[in-house]
Amino acid sequence: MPSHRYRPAHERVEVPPAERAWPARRLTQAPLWVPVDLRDGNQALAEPMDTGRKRRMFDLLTTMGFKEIEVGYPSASRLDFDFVRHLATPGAVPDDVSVVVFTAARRDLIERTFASIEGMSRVVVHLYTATAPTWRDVVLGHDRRELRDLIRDAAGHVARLAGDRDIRFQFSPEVFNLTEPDFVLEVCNDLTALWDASPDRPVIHNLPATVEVATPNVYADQIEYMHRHLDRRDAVILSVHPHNDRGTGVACAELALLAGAQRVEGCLFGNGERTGNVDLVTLALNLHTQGVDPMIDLSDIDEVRRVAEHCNRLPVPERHPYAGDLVYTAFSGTHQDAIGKGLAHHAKRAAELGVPPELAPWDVPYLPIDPADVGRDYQAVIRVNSQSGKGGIAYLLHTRYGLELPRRLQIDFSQVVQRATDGSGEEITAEQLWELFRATYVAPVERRPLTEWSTAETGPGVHEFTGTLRDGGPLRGTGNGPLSALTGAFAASGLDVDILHYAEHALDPGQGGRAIAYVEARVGGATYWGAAVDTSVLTASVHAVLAAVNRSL
Ligand SMILES: CC(=O)SCCNC(=O)CCNC(=O)[C@H](O)C(C)(C)COP(=O)(O)OP(=O)(O)OC[C@H]1O[C@@H](n2cnc3c(N)ncnc32)[C@H](O)[C@@H]1OP(=O)(O)O
Ligand SMILES: CC(C)C(=O)C(=O)O
Repeated sequence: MPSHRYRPAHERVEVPPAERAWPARRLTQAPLWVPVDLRDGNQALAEPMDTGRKRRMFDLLTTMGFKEIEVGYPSASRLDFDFVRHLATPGAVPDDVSVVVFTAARRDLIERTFASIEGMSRVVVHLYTATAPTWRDVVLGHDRRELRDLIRDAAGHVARLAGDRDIRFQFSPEVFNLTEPDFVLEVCNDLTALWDASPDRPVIHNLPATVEVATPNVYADQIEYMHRHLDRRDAVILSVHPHNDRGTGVACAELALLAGAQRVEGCLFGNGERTGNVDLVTLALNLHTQGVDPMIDLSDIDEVRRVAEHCNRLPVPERHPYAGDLVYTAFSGTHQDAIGKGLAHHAKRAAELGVPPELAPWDVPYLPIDPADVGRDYQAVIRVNSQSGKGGIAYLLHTRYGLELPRRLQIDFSQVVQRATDGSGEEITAEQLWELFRATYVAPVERRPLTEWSTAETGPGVHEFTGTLRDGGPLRGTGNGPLSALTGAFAASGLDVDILHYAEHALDPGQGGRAIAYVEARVGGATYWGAAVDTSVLTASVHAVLAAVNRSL
């Protein structure tokens, strides 16, 4: 790897003098959110959204509760222009939502942008220019003074075209994170003055990490410096726009908020240029996990995901935080065991507090949030494969079929499952587990069934069992209960059967429902489990003993 070709961040990024309060701060409220899916997200798609998909994304964003939405780069394409014109039609934008339109600092593009918003109210015009040295030298061909003049000229043009309309202004020094801090201050302060920002008509200064190049603490220092030094701070909304080139876009946004940022631009599920814009879904749900209302509705995360996947034509990966198919699922044995115990403890605690489980405080191992908060059920929480243990297996059989396997039967059955999954290498579903359980512990009763049988209490505490085993002849014995009479009958026929453990419970609630009996029996020196289901508890018990005995054959 030719690593020597790259310079470390501390040589590329001019970090301002450290005045650092952010490490000790806490996030206590949601920022202003601005989804840029229809602009930054859209410009990064191989097939940009058509009008139908744009409208669907816009509707999703308003339904989720976003109040400021960047809707496009209207001077870039006919499609973007027409979409903004569509939003200009009466009723197309909810009354409490502002739209943001994006433009480069070029007079012709600015004029086209204003043509697109003709007749609209509650609009933000967002002007941008790259300001970092490499962009100045290599891309734009302007020194600092020329670029500052160019930006002032463009901003003045924006102000003239806006006149006294209900339009707010936003400026982004693109690649802020690689720009000299004093130059950013010069340029931003120029515009604060030129646009005559005031607390009731603030300007938005949006400071992007256009390409993420350093650890998130560096971005936080840069943001805190701006927060402390921007002119008319109460007339400025300090916004951030992280990208995710180092995979730390979310961390950058969170630390920037600690450092004084008030507004965050990003995309759903982190779509956007290259590795994406910062992911607003993760940011919002990270706040949720801290007990802070994110002010965004993610209660049906799968619907949000479906619409985003449809509009972007990009899948959300299985491991995506909060939204991926696998993120509430445990395959590994010890995790399953802990989750199963945690969920049972949660249900008990909710009952003690007298509140529904979905309102009780959440503290379940391995699950940072209750999947129900985002509209997921518990079906996928535990899935079984060769990495799983008894806890997960028992959990699935319990939640799907109501079985309450005794602990030693859990251990016995997990070895059966292990052999099956080791053999196939595949996941095993709850249905397949039940089938395997039935075949292993219940079905053996059929190998040598009782063709007829009865028990009777022949005296106080004396029970008699009589029956006929197919291919096994008659059985007759006595004991102090029906099952000990049955083992007595086996003893009389020459087979030692000891019942080591017995358990039964109702399977279907209500009268006349089925019961399941579990029996652990020592037969001829070895131990076998059997189980049986019947509407009669006695029949289930007798069949469970017989199943265990037959397994020994
Ligand atoms: C970080 C970001 O996301 S910034 C947003 C990027 N988004 C997009 O580019 C999507 C939409 N863009 C477009 O459709 C086109 O690029 C247009 C319509 C805006 C401009 O198209 P063109 O005039 O053909 O120029 P082109 O696409 O080649 O862009 C390069 C030109 O823009 C100039 N430019 C780049 N940034 C800016 C800026 N902020 N302000 C003014 N000019 C700029 C470059 O210097 C270059 O000019 P040059 O041709 O004189 O050297
Ligand atoms: C210009 C801004 C807002 C941007 O999209 C970026 O820098 O990534």
